[in-house]
Amino acid sequence: MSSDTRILGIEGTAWAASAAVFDGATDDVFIESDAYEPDSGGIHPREAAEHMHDAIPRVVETALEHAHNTFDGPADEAPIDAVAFSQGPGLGPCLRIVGTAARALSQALEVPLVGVNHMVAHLEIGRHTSGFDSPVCLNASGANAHLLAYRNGRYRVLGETMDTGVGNAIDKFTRHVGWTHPGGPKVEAAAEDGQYIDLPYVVKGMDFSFSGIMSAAKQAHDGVSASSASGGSSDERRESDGGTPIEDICFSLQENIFGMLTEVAERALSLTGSDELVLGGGVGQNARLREMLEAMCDQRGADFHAPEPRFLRDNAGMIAVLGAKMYDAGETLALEDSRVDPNYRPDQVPVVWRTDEPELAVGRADGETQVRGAEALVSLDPDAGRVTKRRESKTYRHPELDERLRRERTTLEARLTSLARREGVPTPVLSDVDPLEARLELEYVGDADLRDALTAERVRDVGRHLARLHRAGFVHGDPTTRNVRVGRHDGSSEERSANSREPDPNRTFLIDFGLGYHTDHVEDYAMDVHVFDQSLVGTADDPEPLREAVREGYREIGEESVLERLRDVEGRGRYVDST
Ligand SMILES: C[C@@H](O)[C@H](NC(=O)OP(=O)(O)OC[C@H]1O[C@@H](n2cnc3c(N)ncnc32)[C@H](O)[C@@H]1O)C(=O)O
Ligand SMILES: Nc1ncnc2c1ncn2[C@@H]1O[C@H](COP(=O)(O)OP(=O)(O)OP(=O)(O)O)[C@@H](O)[C@H]1O
Ligand SMILES: [Fe+2]
Repeated sequence: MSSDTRILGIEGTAWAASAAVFDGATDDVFIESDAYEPDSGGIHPREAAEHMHDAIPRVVETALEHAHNTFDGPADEAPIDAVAFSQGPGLGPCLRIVGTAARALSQALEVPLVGVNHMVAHLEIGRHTSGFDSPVCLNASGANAHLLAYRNGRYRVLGETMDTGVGNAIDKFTRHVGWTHPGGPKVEAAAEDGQYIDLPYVVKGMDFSFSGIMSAAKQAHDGVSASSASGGSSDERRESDGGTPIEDICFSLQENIFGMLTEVAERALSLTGSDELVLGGGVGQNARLREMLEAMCDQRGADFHAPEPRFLRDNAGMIAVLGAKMYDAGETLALEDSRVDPNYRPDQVPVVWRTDEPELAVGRADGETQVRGAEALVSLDPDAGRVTKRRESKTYRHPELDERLRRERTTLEARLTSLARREGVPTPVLSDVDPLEARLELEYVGDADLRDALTAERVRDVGRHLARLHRAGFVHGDPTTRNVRVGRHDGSSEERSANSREPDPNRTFLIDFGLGYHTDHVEDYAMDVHVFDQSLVGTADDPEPLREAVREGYREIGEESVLERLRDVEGRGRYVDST
């Protein structure tokens, strides 16, 4: 869709005081920005707000001048159709200054206001510049990190950080070693001379967390002598007794953190059936992250797009571009609804500007004998009742990390698949394991993936299964609607005759235990249910009754305290400020 709409956008959620003019007729985006650069430490909300106070009027004036200069309409008409502004998420004091400026400008020019969600803008700019129809989006910014996909009128959060945003995690590390804000580019530069060291790697379904790896990185650094913590510019490798060179830490941080982001992006592609990925957010300026995402997409035959850097870091261009789409769809704001929201979630936004576009088609064709999951190539032989699963080497991952993950996960999958079965949870019988080749041979189970056969009754059954695993002291780690098989098909004929009754068509089997682990933490159990929840949100049109059904099933067997903790978990991963 193209239009002649002209929008002035204003951005100022944290560090970038920015104004832009988008011209729908020419697709031209003019951006004027003024960055806040803290003298020391991270972003101070009060200082950032002072910066907005000074800089917003200046950048708006420059943008407005550009709007006048490029306007060929009547002299008594406003040179733009509307003023769009970042309504959230972001730092409250900064957002309020932006809101006030936007309201004043819309009143002075007598044009409407459009309130834009900053995170949706990070996503939409990539969709706009790529021309992709329905991509999965990885937002890798300072205060956030999440995967979004469009479904049924909303951008659904398929996965997100369980603690800090990815940029903030990196910035906290660089602050710890005494480097100035922002740390991302400095880590990227230092990583060029680094070698791989082992650091934690944590993904849970499509969620992930950075706290473990960041504290390990700080500890590794603290083993380094004080003289070596001076900066990232020196060429000599700085090492002391038992210490780790900062270059190696930076290199490995990038390999693991971006490896995690790339892995969850691949999971999201696999789960939604999409073959398009766009990147958004300031960390997207990192060349290694882009390289990994590109390699991952190449390997699975998907298309990848990253907007140019001026559209990745915070900027008002993306606010103006999305503002135009919203304006064209009639999404303007009354003054009384123009309040800013520091915790504005992307999935709160009704996506009214995309009604004509197709939703993702999912499902496996009948008779297919090879399936590409997010991790593995799976060869299916339903007639022989057998499946061969091989975790492929990922070209985007560092070879050491790649080997470690494939071996560990294969071993775990074998062990936990059998253990679950002993706990009364239907799983495929294992006939062979080869950890070195990352290969498993399993019984073929079910007639369909739960994703393609969702009912409340089946989902309730999964709730019971998860509770059984948790009661036995371990988690599945990746319970998605693609990791549950449904139906009668059960290769183990001995068991069938032993039970001497027809298998239940609603029977559900859990597969793919590679991300599972032993734990007695309520938090881990709650996360397990949360991961399943998010996959329901990503694959069902009306997820609410299904989410309720999981809880009902869980309650029959599991502990109420897990469901209580789940409510806590759901409240997290929200906007965390950068101080
Ligand atoms: C809510 C909003 O205020 C916030 N914006 C934000 O965080 O600014 P953004 O421009 O998207 O990202 C800034 C982050 O991006 C990181 N960054 C910049 N260049 C980088 C690079 N080359 N490698 C890694 N990180 C980089 C910085 O270290 C910083 O943490 C957000 O979108 O989460
Ligand atoms: N034992 C099995 N019986 C029947 N189908 C299976 C079996 N194992 C796997 N499949 C099919 O293959 C698909 C991918 O398998 P699996 O989830 O184990 O691979 P993966 O690469 O780990 O996938 P992902 O990481 O995307 O969940 C499943 O969604 C399912 O359709
Ligand atoms: Fe941002």
